[in-house]
Amino acid sequence: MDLADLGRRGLVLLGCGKMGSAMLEGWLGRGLALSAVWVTDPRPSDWLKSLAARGLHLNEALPDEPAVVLVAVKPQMMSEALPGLAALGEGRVLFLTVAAGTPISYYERTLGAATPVIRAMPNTPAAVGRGITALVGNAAASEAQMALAEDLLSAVGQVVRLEGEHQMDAVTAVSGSGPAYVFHLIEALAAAGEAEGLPADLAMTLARATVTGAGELAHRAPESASQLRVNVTSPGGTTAAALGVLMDPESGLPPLLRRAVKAAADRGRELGR
Ligand SMILES: NC(=O)C1=CN([C@@H]2O[C@H](COP(=O)(O)OP(=O)(O)OC[C@H]3O[C@@H](n4cnc5c(N)ncnc54)[C@H](OP(=O)(O)O)[C@@H]3O)[C@@H](O)[C@H]2O)C=CC1
Ligand SMILES: O=C(O)[C@@H]1CCC=N1
Repeated sequence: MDLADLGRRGLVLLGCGKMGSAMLEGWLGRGLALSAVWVTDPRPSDWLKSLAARGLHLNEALPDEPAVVLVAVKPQMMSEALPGLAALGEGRVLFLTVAAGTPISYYERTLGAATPVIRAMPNTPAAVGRGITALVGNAAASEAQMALAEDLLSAVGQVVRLEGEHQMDAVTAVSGSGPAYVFHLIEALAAAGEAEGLPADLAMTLARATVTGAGELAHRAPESASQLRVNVTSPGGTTAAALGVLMDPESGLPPLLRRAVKAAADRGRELGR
């Protein structure tokens, strides 16, 4: 990541809760100076307060022309939080927003149509450099600004560019919300282990290590996810018995996830109205 421009002009975070903090943690880990970061958040966490004691600007007046404003408030708070930054619109300041649902047109209306806006959908594994972020920019966002956003976000994981904003609600439902589905898988697997007679702490240790280990294998191995599944499945064995339940086209995981992902995408569309 080229931190020079950010270091000179500053990075502003509007809202720094779970997602803003996950990204900030990743950037600080990659060498971004605390003195280059301005955070505006009405109830900052103890972590942010401890960073402020070491040089981060917390709820202070903002620089005149920061390189990037990262908008990480909830969509429901947007109309309260964003208008206060209208003075930074229509200029050289890039607005990078991670809010689910809120369309680019909303930022253009609030900040001015000539404001460079990039809408991004990251996820919380950004905190450990293993996020994935999808991006789409408006007409005012230059290729250099798209590249800057890509640089910034690739410091905390993979980055993909979207064909258009119409893909964003589906992306949100798959990778933005997706880590929660995986964490719930850990909970559900541990609960199932308990139901089979294991002590709770052992069941949780097994479930957590299994999901993270399988995730790491899927990350590193050249094989497809299907092949990795086949590699676990001895013919006529235990895995095949479980997959008979999980892969049932009527009652298994595919129709369940289809419903879950649709519910998330529908909610994204609703938040955008
Ligand atoms: N969490 C995730 O995994 C992901 C979240 N997102 C998006 O990121 C955004 C933030 O989500 P998340 O981090 O989960 O939510 P959080 O509630 O944890 O963070 C939002 C932060 O903004 C603060 N805030 C509220 N009002 C204002 C204001 N007027 N000015 C500045 N800050 C304000 C909140 O303070 P307070 O708590 O006191 O209200 C809070 O600290 C959302 O738009 C969400 O769609 C995108 C991808 C993944
Ligand atoms: O739950 C949400 O609305 C946000 C967007 C994606 C993940 N968290």
